[in-house]
Amino acid sequence: MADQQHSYKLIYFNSRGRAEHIRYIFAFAGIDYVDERVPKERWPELKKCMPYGMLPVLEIDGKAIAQSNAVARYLARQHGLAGLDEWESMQCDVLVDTLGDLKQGISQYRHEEDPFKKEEKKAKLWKETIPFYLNKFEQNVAENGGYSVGTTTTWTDFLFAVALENFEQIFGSAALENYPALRGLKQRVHEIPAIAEWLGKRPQTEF
Ligand SMILES: N[C@@H](CCC(=O)N[C@@H](CS)C(=O)NCC(=O)O)C(=O)O
Repeated sequence: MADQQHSYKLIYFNSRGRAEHIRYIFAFAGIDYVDERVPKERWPELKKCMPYGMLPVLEIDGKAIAQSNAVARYLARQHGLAGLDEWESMQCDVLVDTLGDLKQGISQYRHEEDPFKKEEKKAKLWKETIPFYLNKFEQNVAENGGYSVGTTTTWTDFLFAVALENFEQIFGSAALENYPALRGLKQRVHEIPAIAEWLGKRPQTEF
């Protein structure tokens, strides 16, 4: 473990969800933390104590900090995962927010209950939204030689690796067939020794 000055408790549900890229950062940086997974039945009570009534929350020396990407960005900056300069750090933020836009579209499709509207949303995703974003991401990663930003590993790579794993799980493993650079990015992240170790021991959850 790294020589660390703070104590960390990451509070989330028993899933990868919005916390997994933070767990990757902790693994990569060798930071010791408590990975607290709140059972659903405890949530209504605990919700009242959380800064904005949602998870994940990171407790840093007992102080509760909300918002997954604010937490990830903070940790990434401290551990050399936010690019080589302010420009790259901004590029990380641009990709994180853009990936968020795509994930929102996919989430709306997944949570649609009307079967007709669900099919409509799926068709639009596959015809327009997914190729629009993935082609741009693919080109960007190919130009950067396998990195989402610059020439070094960033927290954005971790967010992509997590999102692409979910993407293949939702749409099937052939879904990334036309995106070799994105598949390569995911594989490279998964092969980083500290991440591979985390993948081997993390709790198995649906998402
Ligand atoms: N923008 C927030 C969103 C957090 C969020 O939507 N959390 C969900 C789980 S992924 C949650 O806490 N749901 C339970 C609830 O709202 O009661 C973040 O990224 O941290």
